[in-house]
Amino acid sequence: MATSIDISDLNIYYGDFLAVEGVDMTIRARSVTAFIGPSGCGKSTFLRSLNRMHEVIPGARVEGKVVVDGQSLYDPSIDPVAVRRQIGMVFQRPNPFPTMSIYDNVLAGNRLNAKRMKKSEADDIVERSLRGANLWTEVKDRLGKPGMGLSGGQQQRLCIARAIAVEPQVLLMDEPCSALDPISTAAIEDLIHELKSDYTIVIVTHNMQQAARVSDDTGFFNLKAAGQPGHLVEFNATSKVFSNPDDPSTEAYISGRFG
Ligand SMILES: Nc1ncnc2c1ncn2[C@@H]1O[C@H](COP(=O)(O)OP(=O)(O)OP(=O)(O)O)[C@@H](O)[C@H]1O
Repeated sequence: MATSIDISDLNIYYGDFLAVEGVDMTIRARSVTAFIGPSGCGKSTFLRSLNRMHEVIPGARVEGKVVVDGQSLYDPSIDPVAVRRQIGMVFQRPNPFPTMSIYDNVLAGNRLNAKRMKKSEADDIVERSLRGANLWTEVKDRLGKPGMGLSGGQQQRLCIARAIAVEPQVLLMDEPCSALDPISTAAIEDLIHELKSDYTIVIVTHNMQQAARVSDDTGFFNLKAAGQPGHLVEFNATSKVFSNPDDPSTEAYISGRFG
């Protein structure tokens, strides 16, 4: 199910503004890839270009190629809605649907797909997804209660359950722990570790220790100068990036000398 992503010569624009320039990278299947770099260097923009979420902003566009499972995502024949189903996303702030129960939150994506489901099939998806997100035992006795009644960390795991309920190939996570306390953060990090046996995971994080803990590969993005586009400085195994990076600016960033 999981798949690699090949990105070549990708330029990402907001109108006339070139936000990210010339990215080449291969994201490996069944691995965790982290993007790090100073604020404004284009990590989130790049992440959103991987499931065609970038273009929902008026005037936003890309040049170059993103190939998933042999399919070029930006080919005119490709339906962006189908891409977003195949490549799910988890955001910085947990965003369960406030009026829906835990049960209905998990199924929200499946129901958008407009397939009618038997109750037993829906029950199975809810249990499998909540187990997959390490939330089942905490919520199994209150599935009919509102998702908003959960703690922040539980809400984020509910959002991960919702994302995996549609059986995507890739999970994109944009600073998924930045609104969480250390215990909830540890729970999400453990979960990321477990999920990578089934999914290709890409995570943006400001937390260097988190990148070092959870990822197999790390991409360091930077700006050449203020107002210049962001670019990928270095993409390597995480162990190398954090012990013996190729580029002096990577070393400076991870040792806290800028950013
Ligand atoms: N909706 C938008 N319209 C125009 N420009 C935008 C938009 N969103 C982001 N940008 C610009 O694109 C550049 C990259 O922003 P992006 O949010 O991707 O960086 P980032 O590395 O994720 O930053 P942070 O770490 O602060 O979240 C910045 O110059 C930003 O101002």
